[in-house]
Amino acid sequence: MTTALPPTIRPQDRSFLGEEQVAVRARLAEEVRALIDAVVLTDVPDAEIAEITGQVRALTDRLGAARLGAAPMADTPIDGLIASGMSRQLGNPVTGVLNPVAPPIPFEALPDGSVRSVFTLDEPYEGPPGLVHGGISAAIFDQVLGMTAGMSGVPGFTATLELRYRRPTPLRVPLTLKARITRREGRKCWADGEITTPDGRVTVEATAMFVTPRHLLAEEADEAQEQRTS
Ligand SMILES: CCCCCCCCCCCCCC(=O)SCCNC(=O)CCNC(=O)[C@H](O)C(C)(C)COP(=O)(O)OP(=O)(O)OC[C@H]1O[C@@H](n2cnc3c(N)ncnc32)[C@H](O)[C@@H]1OP(=O)(O)O
Repeated sequence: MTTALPPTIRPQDRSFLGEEQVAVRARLAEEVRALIDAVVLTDVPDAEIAEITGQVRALTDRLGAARLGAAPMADTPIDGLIASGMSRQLGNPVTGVLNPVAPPIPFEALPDGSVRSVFTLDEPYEGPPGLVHGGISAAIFDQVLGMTAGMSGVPGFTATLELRYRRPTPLRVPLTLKARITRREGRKCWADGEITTPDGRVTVEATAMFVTPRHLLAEEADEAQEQRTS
């Protein structure tokens, strides 16, 4: 029986962008990221804000004149991210270079199989005053630990994610997230990691378990069968 995912979520049904297309759109996303920061922090007069609001609406209409049905993928892995399917997911809210909501978080695979990610978060990611929002830390761990699991050969969905917030995580300083696989068992994979400040203090620790969904394995088996019979 075919257990195919809806077309909009199957990577093979997405639009794939070449390097230059990604670069052009990534520059747009970078500007919009700066715009988000400016919107959060602006103190220009209200009349000017009202005028700018109209201009932003007009830009939204121009961009929306031609729309894809789902976020595109990159033809090739993005610099600074590992060569996994997710590294090419351009609209991802944590790593997606085309998503202005994404910081975006880079991802570096180390020779020992662990990963490292160095990033700085500013005002749009604020939770308690001057500090990183706990849900933002959770999203970053979810993605980075998930990619670490994928890199180890067990790509999957998050089944569990537990965080321990040891100390407040500051905005506007370079943070380092390190992650590693601790256990693998069939289609289940466990990873853990921690975020540290430049002085080496751990602010958040996380442990997660990822499961390769049964329906994805079934879909892969269906595709292999189709290839054999065609
Ligand atoms: C592959 C695609 C992605 C590739 C990209 C790589 C990069 C990724 C980056 C990702 C970053 C972002 C990531 C995101 O944001 S992922 C988005 C957030 N997560 C989800 O939406 C997941 C929703 N849940 C499901 O889809 C299914 O329940 C899953 C797929 C998890 C399992 O449904 P499936 O029908 O396939 O499996 P099964 O029921 O036969 O169970 C199998 C085994 O697993 C054990 N179990 C299951 N659930 C739990 C649980 N909650 N706690 C403890 N254990 C659990 C279960 O007991 C059994 O163990 P055992 O009895 O065999 O011992």
